[in-house]
Amino acid sequence: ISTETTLAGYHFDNCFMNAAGVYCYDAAELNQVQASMAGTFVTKSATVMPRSGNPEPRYQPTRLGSINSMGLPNEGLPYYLDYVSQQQKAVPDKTYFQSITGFNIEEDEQLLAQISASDFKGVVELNLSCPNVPGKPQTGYDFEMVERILTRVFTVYHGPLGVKLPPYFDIVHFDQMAAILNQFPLAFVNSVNSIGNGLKIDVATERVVIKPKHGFGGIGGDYIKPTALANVHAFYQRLNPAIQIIGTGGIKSGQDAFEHILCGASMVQVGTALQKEGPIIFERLTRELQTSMAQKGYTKLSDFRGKLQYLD
Ligand SMILES: O=C(O)c1[nH]c(=O)[nH]c(=O)c1Cl
Repeated sequence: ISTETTLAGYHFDNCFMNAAGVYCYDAAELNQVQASMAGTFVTKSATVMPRSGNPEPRYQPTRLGSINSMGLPNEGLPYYLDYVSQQQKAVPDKTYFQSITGFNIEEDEQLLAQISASDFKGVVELNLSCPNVPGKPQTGYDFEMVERILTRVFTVYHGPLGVKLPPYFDIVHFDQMAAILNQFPLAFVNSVNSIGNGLKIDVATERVVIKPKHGFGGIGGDYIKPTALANVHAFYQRLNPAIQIIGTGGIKSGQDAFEHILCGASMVQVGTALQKEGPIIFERLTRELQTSMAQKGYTKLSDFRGKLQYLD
């Protein structure tokens, strides 16, 4: 029973990987995902300049998931390009993901130019959905801006590239975003990023649990799985089949991954549960997914990918 997959024309021995932001800040963390059963890794979203991010505490696990307002802390794109370049030489038969995010179109172009000028041979994940930089709106909710960014991006960059989207909650928004995304030769769409600006409260102290933004932060974990599955399936139904789907959100078991793939995902990313359990989680997730598949007589992901049935 195989959990291998293909994305952007590349083969991956396993369909599981980390979600950007989790276990991918530096070489110490990335080495652990690289050494795990994950099929590959994606780096922390890189910006033009290194960033220290928001004041701590800025991440809190909760009983059902997590809340974070990291504020895009990262070592800057050159750091990650160097790391990936090393991994391309050390473990050449794997393809890696570089996440990037600019604060405007010019920065997006600058980041992509840096990637083009490097020996990077992997897949770019353009993050359009960071909810935690005060004053920076989530680009993914500004449809005209998304269209302008993608028009510029595909004019200047010609390697495999996908976008990380925020969750949408309105059928008309799925229609409108899909109409925009279908205009571009995207390798994939990754749904979903955290549900932005949630609030977790410590009732004993009557205080919020993270410092930035009066305690407002992106929500991950069990809370977001129904929304994640809906976004994966909505785009799977609407997008040109050449644009694959990466499913992210609420995956903490093999069954959760099965559900994302049934909704149409070709790759699944793990955030909150990876943060809690560490990269060893990929062994359990892979085993559990294989068990779910075996119980249903499936031997490969394409046996059931996108085959969610309706009641009509
Ligand atoms: O605060 C963050 O760094 C962050 N946190 C998230 O939950 N999603 C993102 O895309 C980013 Cl960039």
